[in-house]
Amino acid sequence: MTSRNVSRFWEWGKKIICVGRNYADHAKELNNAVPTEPVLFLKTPSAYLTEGSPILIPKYSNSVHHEIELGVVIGKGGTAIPQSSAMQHVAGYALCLDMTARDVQNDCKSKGLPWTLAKAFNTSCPVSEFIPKERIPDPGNVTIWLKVNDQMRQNGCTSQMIFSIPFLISYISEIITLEEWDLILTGTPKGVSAVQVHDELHAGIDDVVSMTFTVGRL
Ligand SMILES: O=C([O-])CC(=O)C(=O)O
Ligand SMILES: [Mg+2]
Repeated sequence: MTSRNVSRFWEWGKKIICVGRNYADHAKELNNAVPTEPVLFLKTPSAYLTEGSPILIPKYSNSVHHEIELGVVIGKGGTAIPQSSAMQHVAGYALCLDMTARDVQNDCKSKGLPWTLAKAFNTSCPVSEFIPKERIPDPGNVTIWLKVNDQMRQNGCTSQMIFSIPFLISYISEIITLEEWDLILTGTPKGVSAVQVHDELHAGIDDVVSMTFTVGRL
């Protein structure tokens, strides 16, 4: 760990590695097969957004969906990290939104193109404050929830993940070396839906953390 303050991980972070279809109920609601290996894609650090600034729907999309996810902040880098020591590489967590231009993603899927425009646009990764590891003793068994304008839309338990956090750290680090401050988004449970300009998104992890974002348009 360097002397930089991990509580501002989004300022130093290099990679945002996202896992897709890690909850069977969400894979099914979008008519996707339940995966037998993790589905990975990337966002860039320019996607980070912290509370106080609005999520901006890009000009090229008419259907940006919320996806509430548990984020894992890496504290110690490594390559081919064994599952048995994977949790030693975790500094803590953040509640995250994987904002997704669903119309663009559907178009990319039908053309066999990558998801970058759908997933990595500016403001597509709103994050909560940093949550030190000690505050979530069992990250494989917490509830993540999201309300839009006070209506509950997503409410899932991380115990429903198909691939566990230690497995994901090990799997990803075989392919992509993990570095301090990298963030792993672990996938979303069911209930995704489109947001509208002026919506208020309020989300939390049990009683550990909550965050609020509003929606605007570019
Ligand atoms: O776009 C998708 O549905 C894949 C994904 O990110 C997720 O499952 O969290
Ligand atoms: Mg996602």
